Amino acid sequence: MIAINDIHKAFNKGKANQVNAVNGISLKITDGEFLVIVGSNGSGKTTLLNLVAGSVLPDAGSINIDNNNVSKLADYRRSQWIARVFQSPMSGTASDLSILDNFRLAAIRTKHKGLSIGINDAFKQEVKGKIATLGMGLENKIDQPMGTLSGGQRQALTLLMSVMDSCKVLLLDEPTAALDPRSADVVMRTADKLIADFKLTAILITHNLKDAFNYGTRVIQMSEGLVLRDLNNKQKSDLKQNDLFDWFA
Ligand SMILES: Nc1ncnc2c1ncn2[C@@H]1O[C@H](COP(=O)(O)OP(=O)(O)OP(=O)(O)O)[C@@H](O)[C@H]1O
Repeated sequence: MIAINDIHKAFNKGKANQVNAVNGISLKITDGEFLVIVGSNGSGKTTLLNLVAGSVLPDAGSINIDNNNVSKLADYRRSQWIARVFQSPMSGTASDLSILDNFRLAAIRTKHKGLSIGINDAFKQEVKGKIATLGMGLENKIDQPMGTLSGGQRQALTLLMSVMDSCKVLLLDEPTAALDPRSADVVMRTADKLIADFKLTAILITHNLKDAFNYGTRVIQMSEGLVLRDLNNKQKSDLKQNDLFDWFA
């Protein structure tokens, strides 16, 4: 459970150009929930995600993850709970290293779910098996440098690496924004499958209203640093796709 309690974050505090990016938000995100956040540019979505991740610290309010008050913890100290995938496929992996070596690094960095650490053939076979579940044929390219892959392939592998961590929470900040529609589709389906398989609690920020409609078990709309709408799974499944577009009319 992620419990966000009356969280506030302002930038340029006390100056003429002060922005109240997050303006008193309270949310409880239960285990296994897949929350989608939509909202206009500048409505505070990324700041809220940064507050959960710890890359931005709040001015007031608190954030608890599994009853641990993490409000003042830096992001690297929250990584035991949280994995994050960014917009750019270039983030999170080393371009010059092979796919296999990227998995080795990831396995050394943290304790991976269902993946032993090693340089032997058994490790290689394990990685191949995990990658095969993506259905992209990348298991035959594990000696290829990461930098030679397409953005979509790379983003799918980044997702896989991050969720194999011991994390319980996956933060997705517009993970498909830089991808063509077909790759974006593969990455979203991969994310959805991995969230279900690893029973993760997930938060997705997206400007793609089709994705907001198709994925997730709850959707919120942010506006001016506040939550304007908050729909549970039942209310979300009763939505028609056009309803989401109408929110922005
Ligand atoms: N580091 C910062 N310094 C100053 N202002 C900031 C900073 N980060 C965010 N802001 C401001 O806070 C407000 C909310 O920004 P945020 O990035 O959270 O919005 P967003 O909803 O994610 O927008 P977008 O959809 O464009 O990514 C904006 O007005 C933004 O300019």
